Amino acid sequence: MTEEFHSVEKALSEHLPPREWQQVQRILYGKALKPLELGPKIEGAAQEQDYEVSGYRFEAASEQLRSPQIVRVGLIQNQIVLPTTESLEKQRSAIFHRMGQMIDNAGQAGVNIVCLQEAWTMPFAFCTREKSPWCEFAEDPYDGPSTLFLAEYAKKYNMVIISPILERDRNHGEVLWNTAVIISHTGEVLGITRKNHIPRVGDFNESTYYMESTLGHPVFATKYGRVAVNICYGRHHPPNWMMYGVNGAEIVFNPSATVGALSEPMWGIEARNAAIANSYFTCAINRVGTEEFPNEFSSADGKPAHRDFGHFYGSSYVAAPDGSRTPGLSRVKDGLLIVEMDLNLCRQVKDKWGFRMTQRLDVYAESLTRAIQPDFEPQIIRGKL
Ligand SMILES: NC(=O)NCCC(=O)O
Repeated sequence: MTEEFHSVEKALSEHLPPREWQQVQRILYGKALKPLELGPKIEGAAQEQDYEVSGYRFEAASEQLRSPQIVRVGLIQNQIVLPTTESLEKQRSAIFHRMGQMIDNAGQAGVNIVCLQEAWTMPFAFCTREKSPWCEFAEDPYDGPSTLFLAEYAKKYNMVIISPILERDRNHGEVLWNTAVIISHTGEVLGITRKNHIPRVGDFNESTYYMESTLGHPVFATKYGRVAVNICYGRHHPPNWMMYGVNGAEIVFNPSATVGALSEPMWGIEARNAAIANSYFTCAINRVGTEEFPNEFSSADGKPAHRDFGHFYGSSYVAAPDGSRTPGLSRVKDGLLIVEMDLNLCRQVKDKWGFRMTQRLDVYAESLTRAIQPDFEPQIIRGKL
């Protein structure tokens, strides 16, 4: 039943009278966004290839001394294409083909930065705890098949591509990491960043496969702005978001893979709150569909063994530093969300709200330094009970 529920926005717009819907939108989504006209070619290609495409525009006030810094970002959410029982080669090629179609359309629509979902080259097989065959999807971030594939699109469209993959680290004992590769508009790899927080919840058995990043919170100065990537579960950790802001990010992408039963009520809050708290844009991307695996696995909760993770609910969206946000893409369908944003909004919101000025990093740095000492005692003042 929930699998067929398209989106909160569709349900509200269909069932509320227009005047109420307008007020609900104002309160739930912030400042009304203008639609981005994508034109019949882009919309036609999406329809023909059976995915949703939608476009929105975040505007900023005009300034006297700075020109607008307009950037178009594209978020892609997708299902795996073939069953997980097919050969790895076929599964991967089919996903590459699908991404090629969607990135082509994004390129035609003038997108400057595109971000794919977490571990986009493969099914999200980490629920199974099986090493074979799934670890075979891991690849070198500099010259592995997905980077070589995407580099061509980056060059063709002068586009930065953020490619979250399962990495095989050839310089450090061939260990695995959960990594995002930042491919510059020239097709070269600008750098990599890795997942900082590895889940140990539900069937997200990722700690069986890879460890927490040791790379910190890098921000990449691209042709189109300063970008960072907070991979999936890192969105539950406000200090993780904060550090990308401290390092100067203007857009933070959150490529994810998460399921309805676990996290759906949190989804619309976390990346949006991060945009507000850190005065940058956030782009939350979730995969779609239900992926079934050949062998049963258990969740160690006394319930029957099963073959799937549950439903990945899509709902990708973009949030702005002023708290406004786009509607989400569908919960059930592949989608391309194209958003034009003026990065000048970041500084304008900093000046208005002063969240950076009032942040008190010094106080937290000192308190946290104390909190991690073995002899730390929480600062609790106890009254008579
Ligand atoms: N991929 C991933 O880290 N998922 C964990 C579950 C969640 O964060 O909602």
